[in-house]
Amino acid sequence: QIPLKYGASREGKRTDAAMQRWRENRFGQFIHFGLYSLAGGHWNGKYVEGAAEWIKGNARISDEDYEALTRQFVLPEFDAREWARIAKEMGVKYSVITTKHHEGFCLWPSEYTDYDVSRTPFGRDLLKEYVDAYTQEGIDVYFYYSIIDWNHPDWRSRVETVEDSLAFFRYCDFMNKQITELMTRYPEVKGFWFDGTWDKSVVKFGKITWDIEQLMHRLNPGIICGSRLRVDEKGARHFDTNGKLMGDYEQGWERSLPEKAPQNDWECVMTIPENQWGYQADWRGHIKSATEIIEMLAAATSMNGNFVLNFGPKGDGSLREEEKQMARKVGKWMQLNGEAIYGCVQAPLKPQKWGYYTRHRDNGFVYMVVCYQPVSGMLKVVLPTGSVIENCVVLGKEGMELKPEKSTKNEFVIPAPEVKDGFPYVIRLKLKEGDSVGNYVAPKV
Ligand SMILES: Cc1ccc([C@@H]2N[C@@H](C)[C@@H](O)[C@H]2O)cc1
Repeated sequence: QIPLKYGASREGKRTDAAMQRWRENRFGQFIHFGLYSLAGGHWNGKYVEGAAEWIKGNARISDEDYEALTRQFVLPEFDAREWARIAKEMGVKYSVITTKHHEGFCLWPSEYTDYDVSRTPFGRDLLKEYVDAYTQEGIDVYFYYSIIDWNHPDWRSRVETVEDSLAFFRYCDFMNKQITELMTRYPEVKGFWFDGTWDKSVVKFGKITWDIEQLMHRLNPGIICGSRLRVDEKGARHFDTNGKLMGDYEQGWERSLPEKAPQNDWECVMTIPENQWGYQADWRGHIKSATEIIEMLAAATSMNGNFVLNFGPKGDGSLREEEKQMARKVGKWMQLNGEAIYGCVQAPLKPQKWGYYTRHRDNGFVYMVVCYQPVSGMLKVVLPTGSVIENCVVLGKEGMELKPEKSTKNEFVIPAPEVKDGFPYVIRLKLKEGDSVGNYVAPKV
């Protein structure tokens, strides 16, 4: 352990109510919306390779031509209440919106730049409308904020000269003012999702990220912030030089899931296409189905993690058809099976090949989210010795009780129900272990 001044400011999982709520939410939505949404991954009528929200660099667009997009920012179809209604229908409990992506354009009328909605024909405080609409639907709001800012004259990706450092520290002052502005104008915000902390300038001056963390906690002690913000004074990111997680959860799971449950709280953010966050009119490659998304959500829950699905609204402010379809299908599944996700954690049972176990924090049930139907038609369940399956039903088909058969001293097989709708199904187990029924706490396996 080497002494650090700007390493992890806290150790171990947070136990306060705000963080507990973040955990119980489990399922979230990401919204990537900005000037890049107007381009839709195309420039001069041509498809542009790469992530659509990076089109400025990918298509080598000049500052002047890119800035002209502000004049097209009209959003005739924008209705935050429609976005919120669809998020509610999908069953998300929180939503993260790009208040400012790397392009530097702000979705709120900032006092510290005019590169924001107030300079567009749309002209309204989009962020306020989003916060109000989602809060109305009971969905917690979180703000994505990019440290990288391609528009701001003082942003530096590296600091090599005195002039660079003067500019960079002016930029840090600008950032602190914007973060303060976001937390005071929109006090409903539950947390921040920082991005763009990999450049040499931030890695060299890790203390600026410590300062941001301190600033946020002074303004709202319950604020939640992932590990991607943080760099310690030795340049270590996410985990400080002593290997301690910085921030409240592991924020490194971008378009990927861990193989096994991390020790810390963690969150995966996922795109529907292979790698498009901002609106790309022409999705190419594999487009994930609702079934695949549900599998990932169940996998994340089974490993004590959160899962956030990205939407990239169109340049007119509407949501694309594929995303509305996704919301409908996933939402229908969540209506029936959400009790296996919301408020659930890893079940301390031996993982099986048919899918994922989850355990509800309070109701004592164990859930089997069956994603991979066995050809044998038999679902294997291994329980701690002496356990008894007292009740075993399929969610949505509670009347149809399944009959587990004991196959060895602590192994059961459950005849798999015939389910042909192309979605995972959930079996709810009520386990009796020795003398405690219901709030079953399996011993460590
Ligand atoms: C290499 C890389 C840089 C930035 C990103 C940003 N993080 C995601 C959450 C999106 O905002 C993407 O633009 C992704 C990959």
